Amino acid sequence: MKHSLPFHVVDLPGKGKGVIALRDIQQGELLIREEPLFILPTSTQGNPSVLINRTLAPLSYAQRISFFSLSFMPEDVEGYDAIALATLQTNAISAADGIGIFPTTARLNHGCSSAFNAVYSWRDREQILVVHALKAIRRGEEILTTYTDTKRPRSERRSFLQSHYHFHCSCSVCSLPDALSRKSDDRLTKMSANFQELASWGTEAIDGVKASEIAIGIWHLGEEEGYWSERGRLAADIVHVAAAHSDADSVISWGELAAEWYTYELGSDSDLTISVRHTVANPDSHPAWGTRSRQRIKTLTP
Ligand SMILES: C[S@@+](CC[C@H](N)C(=O)[O-])C[C@H]1O[C@@H](n2cnc3c(N)ncnc32)[C@H](O)[C@@H]1O
Repeated sequence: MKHSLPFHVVDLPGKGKGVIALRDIQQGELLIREEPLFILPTSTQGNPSVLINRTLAPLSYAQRISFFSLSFMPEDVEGYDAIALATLQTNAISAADGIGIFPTTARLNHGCSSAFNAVYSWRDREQILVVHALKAIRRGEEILTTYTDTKRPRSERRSFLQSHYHFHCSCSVCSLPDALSRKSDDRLTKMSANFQELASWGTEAIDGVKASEIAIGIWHLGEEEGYWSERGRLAADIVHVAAAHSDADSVISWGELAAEWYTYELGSDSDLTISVRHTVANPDSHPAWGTRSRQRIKTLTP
């Protein structure tokens, strides 16, 4: 049976092309599974145009058409080399040890914080990019991903997107009235600071209980903001903390959350989802088990 895509690519005023859902899409659905047209190393010495030309040379005619039909910014760039470079900069995605071009995923426009509803992830073992619906998406809605860490204030997000992608972001979060925008900025800045503090468990600057309290705080801020990305990793981090402090109940509780949110963001068949499911079934098999003093780690649902 032929599988038809749940979206189509259309022209969108002020955005070039974009991707619109053709039917209601469920949270966690696989939207795109795509091989790279090519992958380039991130750090290169010498002239980038030489490297791009060397990369494009072995591509078939159809593959080259696919690359050069992608959009590029700024629009007034002229000349083959400059257009190739701008096309790469506008569309490349981190993949493997470098950056890759994925022609279907490249049509996804950007949204900040609560505005993006799809997440892409590179699978090293399969050498493939997958895109999943982070949220349920209604028919007719635009499918948006995020180009950057948007846990920062609107002014910073906008200036990054302007300088790197040459557009002024007017997503639903950037378009909030000032008072609401300030509240959103406060939440996002706090989430970011809390993630940093959480990382200090690694150097024993905070204990496991404090780490779990911070994670619960981040979760609630994310709920208020509508920022659901990174929940799988957040929960998996507390699985690690709980295992280190030998708290099996907490490993299971956070592990079930991690499996659920990894499934939405990365797919039920991703390595991280499979690994955390294994930990839920065998808490003391976690490599960090018992490496810190015993503690009762807090859970999201008591
Ligand atoms: C990876 S491409 C996305 C697809 C592109 N719109 C197209 O026509 O192929 C990135 C470029 O799309 C445009 N873009 C992405 N998100 C946007 C947004 N939220 N608002 C306006 N333009 C956006 C910018 O020009 C950006 O440099």
